Amino acid sequence: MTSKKVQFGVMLHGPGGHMNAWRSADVPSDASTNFEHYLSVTKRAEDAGFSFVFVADGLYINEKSIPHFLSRFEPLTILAALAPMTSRIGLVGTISTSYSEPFTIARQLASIDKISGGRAGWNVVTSPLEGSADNFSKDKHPDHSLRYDIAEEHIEVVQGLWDSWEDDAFVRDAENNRYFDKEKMHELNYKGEFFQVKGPLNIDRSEQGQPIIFQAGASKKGSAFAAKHADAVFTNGGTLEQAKEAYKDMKQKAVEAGRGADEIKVFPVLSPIIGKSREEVRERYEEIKNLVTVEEALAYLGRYFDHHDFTQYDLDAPFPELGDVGKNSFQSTTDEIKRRAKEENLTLRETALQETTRETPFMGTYEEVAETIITWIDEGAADGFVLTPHVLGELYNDFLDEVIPHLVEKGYYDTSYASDTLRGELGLKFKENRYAQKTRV
Ligand SMILES: Cc1cc2nc3c(=O)[nH]c(=O)nc-3n(C[C@H](O)[C@H](O)[C@H](O)COP(=O)(O)O)c2cc1C
Repeated sequence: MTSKKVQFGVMLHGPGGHMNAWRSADVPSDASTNFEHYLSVTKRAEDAGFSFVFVADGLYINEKSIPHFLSRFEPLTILAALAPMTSRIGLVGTISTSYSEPFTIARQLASIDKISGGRAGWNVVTSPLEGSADNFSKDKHPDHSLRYDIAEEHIEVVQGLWDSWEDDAFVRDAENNRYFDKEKMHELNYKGEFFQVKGPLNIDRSEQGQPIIFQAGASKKGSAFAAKHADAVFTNGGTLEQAKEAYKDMKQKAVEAGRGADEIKVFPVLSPIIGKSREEVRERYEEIKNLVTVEEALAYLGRYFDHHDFTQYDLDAPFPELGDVGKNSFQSTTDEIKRRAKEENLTLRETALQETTRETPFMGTYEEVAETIITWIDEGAADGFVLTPHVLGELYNDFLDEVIPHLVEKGYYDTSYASDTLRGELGLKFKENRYAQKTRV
């Protein structure tokens, strides 16, 4: 078990989580394709004992996309590049089950897992944007529910392939000319509605058995999927009360799915706005907020609703009635935006601007934010956080230099690593090979 009471990952998001982070003076404006920047953010996280870096992704862009999404690294490629440059930190990448072949994904992730000595993770997403279909020679983007049905089979195949070889299958006995033990090689022979895959996979397992599974969907189907398959979930967080509710719900669903509550870790997003004093915090918040124009904020909001055109509405009228718009895209996120706008009586302008730079509970002096983190851990709202600074420059450095030491002092954080593998670091068990387990029974 890891000795950290709170675990951190950092979102490797080019210049940062804010849509216009690239305009900030403290990051290179080409950060999303700047390897030195990725490496420096990762190295700092590793020095601080962070459990993992997390690379998000999307498969469709247009002129209204977030600027730094227009040219960014493919997740597994950047993780493969970071693997030999690091030695302890986990490497988690986003890959879509709607637009990939399980055999290819199983192979790529297993390769990163072996190159890194058991530090790989997969953030399983189903791709919210309809335009993705046009980039993958498909007539139609599968709808929200169908996407999760496909994901269900996809992950079964990938995890099945990952067990193709028992851990001691490769004997490589040169003297007797025996490379492997045939009894320990397993074909999958999967025949589903969407995938038919024979196997075996042409790479064996790593020090952690299998890469860990992350998931970020929060709709009914999304959270049921996570409860069944995920080792860790990435959530939107919200208020302390909302996070506690989501945490309890996820653990309960995991138990209902026949797993232990501890087998699934919950990581809300944490976008800190911090400073020495409350005045500095306010100033920094205003600075970040002013990185966008209202037109840009409308485009940002629109992306969640599959690039819905919000310029057609009156900016200062109440947030428009949208019916089902958004349901087939980022469903849980758009449901939440609609709910909040209604509940707080927000105009379209207010909603759009808030979305780009939301005020969160993690806004305050260094000490205040460290105390908020402690409260979230103590009250059962999180097992850890995916740190997603609006800008991966000063704000990030200040978090590491000022907030982390406070957590260490309070006994909530340890900058050393508990294990060489990502599973071990997260307090998760080695993933036994399904066939080896059967042999032992
Ligand atoms: C915190 C968070 C991070 C996400 N990151 C990604 C991402 O990097 N790429 C992606 O395609 N979808 C991402 N998603 C979208 C989800 O994977 C999912 O497709 C979407 O939310 C719709 O599913 P849902 O309605 O079940 O939530 C993210 C969602 C959340 C809540």
